[in-house]
This record gives sequence, structure tokens and C-alpha cells, in this order.
Amino acid sequence: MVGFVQGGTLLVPNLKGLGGKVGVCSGYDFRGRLRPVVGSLEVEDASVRQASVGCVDGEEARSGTSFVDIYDTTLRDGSQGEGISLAVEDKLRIAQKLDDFGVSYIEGGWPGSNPKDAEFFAAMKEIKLKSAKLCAFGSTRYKHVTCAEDANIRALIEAQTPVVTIVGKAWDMQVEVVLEASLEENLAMISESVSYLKKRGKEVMLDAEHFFDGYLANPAYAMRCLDAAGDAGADVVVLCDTNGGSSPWEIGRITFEVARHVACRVGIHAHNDMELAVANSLAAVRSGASVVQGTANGYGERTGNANLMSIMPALQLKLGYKCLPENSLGGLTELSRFIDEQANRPHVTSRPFVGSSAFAHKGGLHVAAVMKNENTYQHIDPKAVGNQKRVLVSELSGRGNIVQKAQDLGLLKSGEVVDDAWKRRSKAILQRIKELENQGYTFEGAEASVELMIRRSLPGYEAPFELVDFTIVSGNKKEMDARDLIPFSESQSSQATVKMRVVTECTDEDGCPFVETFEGSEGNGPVNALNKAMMKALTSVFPSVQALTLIDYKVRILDNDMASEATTRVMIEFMDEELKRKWSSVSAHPNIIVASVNALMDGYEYGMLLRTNPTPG
Ligand SMILES: CC(=O)SCCNC(=O)CCNC(=O)[C@H](O)C(C)(C)COP(=O)(O)OP(=O)(O)OC[C@H]1O[C@@H](n2cnc3c(N)ncnc32)[C@H](O)[C@@H]1OP(=O)(O)O
Ligand SMILES: CC(C)C(=O)C(=O)O
Repeated sequence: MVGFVQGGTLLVPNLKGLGGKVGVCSGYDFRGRLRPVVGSLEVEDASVRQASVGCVDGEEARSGTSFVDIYDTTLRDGSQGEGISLAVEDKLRIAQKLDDFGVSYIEGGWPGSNPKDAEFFAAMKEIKLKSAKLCAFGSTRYKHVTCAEDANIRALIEAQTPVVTIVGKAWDMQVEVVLEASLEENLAMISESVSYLKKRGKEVMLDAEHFFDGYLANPAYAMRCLDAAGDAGADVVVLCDTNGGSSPWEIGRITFEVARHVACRVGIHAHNDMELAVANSLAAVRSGASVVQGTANGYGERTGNANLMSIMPALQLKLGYKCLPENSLGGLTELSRFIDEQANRPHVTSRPFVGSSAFAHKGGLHVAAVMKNENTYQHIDPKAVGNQKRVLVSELSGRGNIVQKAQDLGLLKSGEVVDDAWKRRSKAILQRIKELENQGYTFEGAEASVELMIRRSLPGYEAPFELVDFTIVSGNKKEMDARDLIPFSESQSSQATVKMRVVTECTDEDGCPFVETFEGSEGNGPVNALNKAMMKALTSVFPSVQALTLIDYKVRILDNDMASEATTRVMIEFMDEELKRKWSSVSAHPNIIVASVNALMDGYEYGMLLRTNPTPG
């Protein structure tokens, strides 16, 4: 922020000796955001062009913030990402969630493109958004037709949205090669399309496709494209880094030029081909853009669009802009994961701000420091974006990781002095973890196994069951001969039996009496048969174990060169359907059955503990 407008006078601190032109903004709409650049100021040193041109006024000036509108295009540009296909119902749910969260604009799709998008807009006519404005997207009219004749423009009107965004070419080469139209015809396409939509009461944005490449190739023509839109009444011209090849310093400089030239608001739409889309969007804002287009989690064609999940917190927490209603940002992590779920995309743990690893500490030195002061290895408070600090336990841990884990689990009070017993305990656990990781375990993703190690080290811990013995008989010649005829799910090629001692009700006086159970089961493989037998044995004493489901079973061979003697790592994930909790356990062994039995036992033990003594999830 370099300037403050007061009573029509631009006060520019610290600009003595600087030069070039500085854009001046004035007036605010209901959100307190800046209105168009209305003038310019000559100063003397061109280096200022790379500085920010944001201007503030009145209340906003006093608080030192200005409003940036977030324009979400997950439902349109996001769905151009490979592997993303949203059903109408998904789109409706996402639109409502984005509205609840508080983005300013939601681009729903391209009504002239396909029946699904048209259906979405039809359905949206029945849904009232709380504060976001719904946008329909399309292109400028086709060459040599009138807007009234253009099916795409007609579909935009029929969508009945308050906002229409149209993409128009801004790079002379693209006009000639792709549109095969004259440069003048392209200007007419832009101008007539904008004015046609404005006359029908729409708020209109022009997405100036390839703007930055176009500006570098032919700045005068690129600007004429924006002028064609601006003169026809466009509310916002959005500068697109369509090929995603620009850098923040170019984006900053060019956005600055545009912001001081055009009379309407300026937006930014960046793609991530250089992994700079977020940086480019922020650079544009610092240079005068006040609308940022992007997608949830950075979905989008090729390498994706600018990730709004990073842009929104960066604007509010780092750059001092406002872009969301009060307290909204705390829902960011949930929003990101909700949209991943709807889009059927895996959660990317390393995503800044919202990923489950974004505040996960692994290195022993880091954890020791974070325990003293979280700011030592965190750039923000995770709660500000609805995320949480996590401590991982692995061979890279120090004692602090174990102590912190015990505190997180409520086994040791936070702030309590770590006494000698805990010092010895944490040292022993740590040593065991390092030994086991050396043998092939990995505890990082197996938090149930870590928790059990800590609990088992505590005086008085009693495991809810003990596996006395098991047998497995797997495969037979008859099944082998018929293997091509039997579907996998129907194969019963393995049988398992288990003998267990299961704790019944514990009382203080009598301790915990055991019952011994013996059960058997068939399965389509040895682990399946064994799991079913364990489940039977446990449910015969604890019926609630039925709510536990094995949802993932991963096997990894750790030393391929050892051929069939190789060590196998098994990671198992369970879910308790009723408690809505998931947990993972791990084991490693050269015998895949032993590794599986150990991981299964940890999984069941943890599940039964959760039932009797739920820990924070
Ligand atoms: C950078 C972006 O992300 S822009 C958005 C890109 N997204 C999409 O394309 C997804 C939705 N698209 C679609 O469903 C289809 O492409 C449609 C319905 C829009 C058009 O389909 P079709 O009529 O079959 O045309 P096609 O897809 O081949 O598009 C090419 C035509 O569009 C014209 N065109 C391209 N950009 C524009 C534009 N901004 N304004 C006007 N016409 C344009 C081209 O000149 C070409 O015309 P021609 O066939 O006369 O040479
Ligand atoms: C249509 C526009 C916004 C676009 O996706 C781009 O140019 O990248």
C-alpha cells in the first residue's frame, strides 16, 4: 500500500525521488472495496512501477486495509483439470459451501458448453446465495455474427445470473492464428459482446485471454482490447496469464500499467505452469488488481489455476488486505477438504495452509523448539486457517516428540514437569521406534501404533485382548485348478482359526477377568480369513467391535533384492463407522502373515480403546 486518498488528494508516503505514474483510486462500494482508478500522478523514478498501487480511503484508510474480491472458478476452470468431473449435485453443493464461506463471486460454468452446466444454472435459479454473486462464463460472440444470433451469448443470458464473464482474445497472434479474424473484428467482438450484456443489466467481466503474453508482443493492441471492453461498460477487465509462463515482476509491472490506464476495476487470472500462480496473483493485487480469480486447491487445466486456498490466507494474514467476512478464514481447511471430497480428489497433505502436513513437525530439534514456542517453526497459528499442529514420530524424532505426543493424547498434562519416569519412558520408546524403523516399520502414518506404544509403557495398562494362537491354511489344488472360473470375491481359498483371551468387564477389586474364545473363518486369502476370524472372536465378547471396518491394507516390499526373503511392511487402516474415526497401524516382518497379524492386532486394540476411552482425533 503506498497511497492514501483523503478528500481527493493523494498522500503518498516515502515516494520522494520516485518516479513514473502512480494510479489513484477513489470511492468504495458496499464491501468497502476500491473503485476504479480515476487519475494518475507523475513522480520521477520509474522504479515505483514495481511497487504497489493500492489506494485506500476513509474508514479503510484508517484500518489500513482494502478489499479484494475472491472470484472462484472451481466449477468452470477447475473442472478443466484432468480427472475432475463434477456432477450437477456436486456443483450445487460446492457453490453453496463457497457462498457460506464468503467468496464474492462463484463462476458456475459455461452454459453454452454442455447440458450439465445449463442444468446447473437452471437449478441455481431456485437457490438463493447469501452473499456471493453467481457468474455465467462464455466467450465473446463468434466472428461475423451479431450477438443476438450467437448461441453462446444467448445461453449466457438464459442462465439469468447477475454476472457474466466472457473470454476475449488480447494477443494479436492468437486473433490471427486461432480466431482467423482481423484485429479490428476481434475488437468489435469484445466491444459488442460487452455492450450487449451490459444493456441486459449484467455486471460484466472481460477475461482478457493471454493478456500478459499479448502485452509483451504488442502492448498497444493488448491495451486496445481492454479499452474496447472498458469503453463498452465492462465492470472488470481480468488480465489472464493463460499459459502460466509469466513471473511476478512482469505481472506486477504490467498490472500496474493497466491499473493506471483503464477506468474500470482490474482482475487477475493466473495459471500455475511455472508454479507461480499464487505469487503472480499476489503481485497483481499489490499492483492494483482488486479481483482475484482462482480455484479451490488449485484445480485446473495442465498444472492448475492459482490456488485460492493459499491466496486467501496470504492476502488476509500476510498482505493486510481483506477478502472474506470476519471469522471466515477459520473454515478454510474444512472448505478445502470438502471440495476435495466432492471432486473425488485425494487430500494433498503438503498443501500450504490446509494440508494435514502444513503444520506437522517431524525433526526432533524442531519439535523440541515448538514445545517451547510454536512460532519457532510455524509462520502462522494453524487455527487461523482451521488447521492444527501435529507432531510426527519417526526415527528422526527426539524425546520431545514422544512427550508432545503424550501431551496431545492427554496422557501427560501440558506444562507439567516431565519427571524422571517420563524421561526414561520417552527415551525407551524413542529407542524402540528407531530400532523398528531400521527394520522396516514406518511410524509416521501409523499413529495408532505410536499411541499404543506409549500406552503400553504406562503402569497399569491392560490390553483389551491377547492373541494366544492362530493357524492359517491357505490354498488348495482344487481351488488352483478352478482359479479362472471363480471370481476373487467368491474364492474361499484360505481358512484361519484364532484363539484369544479377551478382557471382559474390569472392576477395581477383581482386576480384569478374561474369557478365552476360539473362532474360525474362511476368506479369499489368508489375511482376509484371519481378519474375519479375529473379528468373530472379538465381537463374541465385545459386540461393538462390529462397527470397526478394515478400510485399507497396504503391503510394501522393502528390500526387493532379497527376493522371497524380503521384509514386508504392512500398513492397515481401520474405521469406526459410528464414531467416524479412522486410524492406521503398522508392522514389518519377512513373513507377510506375521506383519499382517501384528498390524491387525494394533488396529483392533486401538479401536477397542477408542470405544472405552476416546482420545482426541
Ligand atoms: C483459456 C480458457 O480456459 S477459455 C475456456 C476454455 N474452455 C472450454 O473450451 C470448455 C468449454 N468449451 C466447449 O464446450 C466448446 O469448445 C464450445 C461449446 C465453447 C465451442 O464448441 P465448438 O463450437 O465445437 O467450437 P470449438 O470448441 O472447436 O471452438 C473453436 C471456435 O471457437 C472460436 N473462438 C475461440 N475463442 C473465441 C473467443 N474468445 N470468442 C469467440 N470465438 C472464439 C474459434 O475461432 C473457433 O471458431 P472456428 O471453428 O470458426 O475456427
Ligand atoms: C478464460 C480465461 C479466464 C482462462 O481460463 C485463461 O485465460 O487462462
